[in-house]
Amino acid sequence: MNGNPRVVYRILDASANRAGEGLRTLEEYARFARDDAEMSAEIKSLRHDLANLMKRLDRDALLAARNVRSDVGTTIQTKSEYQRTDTLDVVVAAGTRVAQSMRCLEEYGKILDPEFSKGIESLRYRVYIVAANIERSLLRDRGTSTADDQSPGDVRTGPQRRDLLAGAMLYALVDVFNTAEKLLSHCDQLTQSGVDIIQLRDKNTDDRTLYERSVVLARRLQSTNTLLIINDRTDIAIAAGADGVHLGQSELPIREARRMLGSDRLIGASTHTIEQVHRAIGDGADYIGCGPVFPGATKSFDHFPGVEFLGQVHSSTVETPRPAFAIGGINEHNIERVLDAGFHRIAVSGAIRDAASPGDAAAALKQRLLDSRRWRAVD
Ligand SMILES: Cc1ncc(COP(=O)(O)OP(=O)(O)O)c(N)n1
Ligand SMILES: Cc1nc(C(=O)O)sc1CCOP(=O)(O)O
Ligand SMILES: [Mg+2]
Repeated sequence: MNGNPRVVYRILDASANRAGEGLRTLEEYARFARDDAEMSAEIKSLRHDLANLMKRLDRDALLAARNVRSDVGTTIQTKSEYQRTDTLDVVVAAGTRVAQSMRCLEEYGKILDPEFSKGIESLRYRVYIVAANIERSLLRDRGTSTADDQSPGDVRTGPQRRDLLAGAMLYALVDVFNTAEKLLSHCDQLTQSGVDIIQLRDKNTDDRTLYERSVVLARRLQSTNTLLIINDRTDIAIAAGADGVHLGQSELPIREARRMLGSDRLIGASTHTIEQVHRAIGDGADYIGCGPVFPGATKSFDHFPGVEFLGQVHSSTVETPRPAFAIGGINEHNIERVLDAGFHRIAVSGAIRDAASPGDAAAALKQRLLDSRRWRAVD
């Protein structure tokens, strides 16, 4: 490690203290102002998980680096710092402080211990969800929240969705299943196996069923780091509080969908030619699907752009990088050809759906992607 390790330890020590204090502030509110046992327990768990992660670092080095006397921050004061009109202000300030401190821990932690940093990243997403839930409950109490007329799954903010998208590698397309329980059980397996994005895609169901499944799945995924995308239907994505919509070349134009969705939700676009890639990015797609790569059981095609198309996309989007997911017949037997083309994100349906154990199949694909990313030093 280059540079002065003492500085890194000092920053990590201060950030950890700030995060812990902010979490305690949130916990006191959840416990004493809301009597909310579940929320209190989650925040307490966050504090303990943070403390456990900090044990990965050299405690002595952290303490030796602490130097409050010469901390210029103790004398820099802003007017608003000492102004809090009510508990909402206190909670919002605490939530912001915790999220910012987590980000510092995550970024500077990469210098000392990447695994520490990954652990902090997971905590950070949990903080976003807890802080949003607390703030929304307060706004509801004040009667100023639009939360009641907001979609049931509206918990994540635009930046949080884009954060999750940026790190997404494994994207699973699922159908609505015969019952909501079966869908949720299947998706629980996928989220626990590391699936980063779930797309609800079903060409054989009615709007009402697609909406109802979308609502329950949006709620279930709120407490995970998995995004929910609805295939084709911008209206249902909004109504159900999903994280976004996926649009093919024959669906609503991206710009029109953006007008309806706003900038806080994600739009994915299917692409089969390099021209479509550039147009989708130009139209503001947040990510693209690129395929079909290989023949598969889910959807039939007359033409397969194949891995050559992936190579074209990889080399032509260096200047305008957008998360790009290879799709079409991808499985454990041909994924290496996708990785060799420069892709490290895949979208699959059959490889997980038709597996004896969908969870195991998803976990194996995710591990291949992670291993490849490590070996190929993808940024
Ligand atoms: C991630 C992802 N990529 C491509 C597609 C295909 O979308 P589309 O071309 O609209 O075809 P249908 O899925 O609607 O049959 C996708 N759904 N997801
Ligand atoms: C829905 C879809 N769209 C594709 C495209 O290339 O746009 S390929 C595809 C099928 C994806 O399922 P499987 O992983 O089972 O092949
Ligand atoms: Mg479509």
